[in-house]
Amino acid sequence: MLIEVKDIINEIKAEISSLKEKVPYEPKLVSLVVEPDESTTSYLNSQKRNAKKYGINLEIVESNDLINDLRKYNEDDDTDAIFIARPLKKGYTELDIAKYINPEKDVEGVSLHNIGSMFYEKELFVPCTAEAVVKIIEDTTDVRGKNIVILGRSTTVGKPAAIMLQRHGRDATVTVTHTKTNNLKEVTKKADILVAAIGKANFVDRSFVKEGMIVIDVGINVLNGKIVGDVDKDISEICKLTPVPGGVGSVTTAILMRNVFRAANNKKGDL
Ligand SMILES: NC(=O)C1=CN([C@@H]2O[C@H](COP(=O)(O)OP(=O)(O)OC[C@H]3O[C@@H](n4cnc5c(N)ncnc54)[C@H](OP(=O)(O)O)[C@@H]3O)[C@@H](O)[C@H]2O)C=CC1
Ligand SMILES: Nc1nc(=O)c2c([nH]1)NC[C@@H]1CN(c3ccc(C(=O)N[C@@H](CCC(=O)O)C(=O)O)cc3)C=[N+]21
Repeated sequence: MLIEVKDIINEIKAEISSLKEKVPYEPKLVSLVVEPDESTTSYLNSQKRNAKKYGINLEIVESNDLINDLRKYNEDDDTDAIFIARPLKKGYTELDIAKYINPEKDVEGVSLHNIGSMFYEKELFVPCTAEAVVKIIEDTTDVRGKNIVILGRSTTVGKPAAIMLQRHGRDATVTVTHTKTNNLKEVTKKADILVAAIGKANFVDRSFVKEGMIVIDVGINVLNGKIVGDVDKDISEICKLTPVPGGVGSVTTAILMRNVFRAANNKKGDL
């Protein structure tokens, strides 16, 4: 069975509409791109479509000098929000971004300030995909006490999702797996909820799951020109599965758009 995300997107749309009333201009999002892969291109397409839909002034910048560009847009009063696409080029680390990006414009919640705040259970801006995963799980089932296994430990998905799901008030029991995890399938089959965020097309098949499991497919892979997830669609015959496209990705983009309006509204408060 496929998990529907339209209610979640409608909730996010409603918040954007109320924020739009307080932000009397088209907020500006700068998306810095260093080394676009196919999934980044897919995200930028989604950002373009949604920026037009919600009335956001999106500028996509191919950046050859990331730190200087960050400094420039950090200080540019007309820029309300900054997004830096991963993967990064060699020579740059995610820690560089975390240190240099202005936390008030950090609409993906990757700065030391916002990540640190999330760690202490105060969620300001948090990585949009991690928030999308949490929202979908909370909309699908009661999280408290559930065994959640996350495939992947990246800084924008696996790691933040794990921290957010075990936070007081959500109270899941979280296992994070990666390429060095032993007996992966034994671990995944113990889950009530499985989150796949590894970047390997159709990697998760029936041998990883058991009947009735909730499976959140974060993967965005291009296979023979089509977008597919990390999970084989067939498992929707025995599990509840988020679709790709039309699942986590569409919620992620809506959250990013909402965060742009939040950043503009917060800034207005400074005026
Ligand atoms: N839908 C959306 O909104 C978004 C989708 N994505 C997609 O999600 C996927 C993951 O992206 P991202 O989080 O950036 O991932 P990264 O490529 O940064 O990291 C992949 C993670 O998966 C782990 N991994 C890889 N292979 C295996 C395996 N066989 N078993 C267990 N773990 C494995 C890696 O382990 P190790 O650490 O040991 O290398 C690593 O932690 C990609 O397809 C990406 O396009 C990403 C962001 C948002
Ligand atoms: N710092 C950073 N953060 C990210 O979150 C990030 C990133 N870098 N690099 C690339 C990946 C990939 N990613 C996608 C998010 C949404 C869609 C999305 O909206 N997909 C639509 C389909 C889009 C289409 O049709 O092209 C859907 O799934 O319904 C796609 C891809 C975020 N990423």
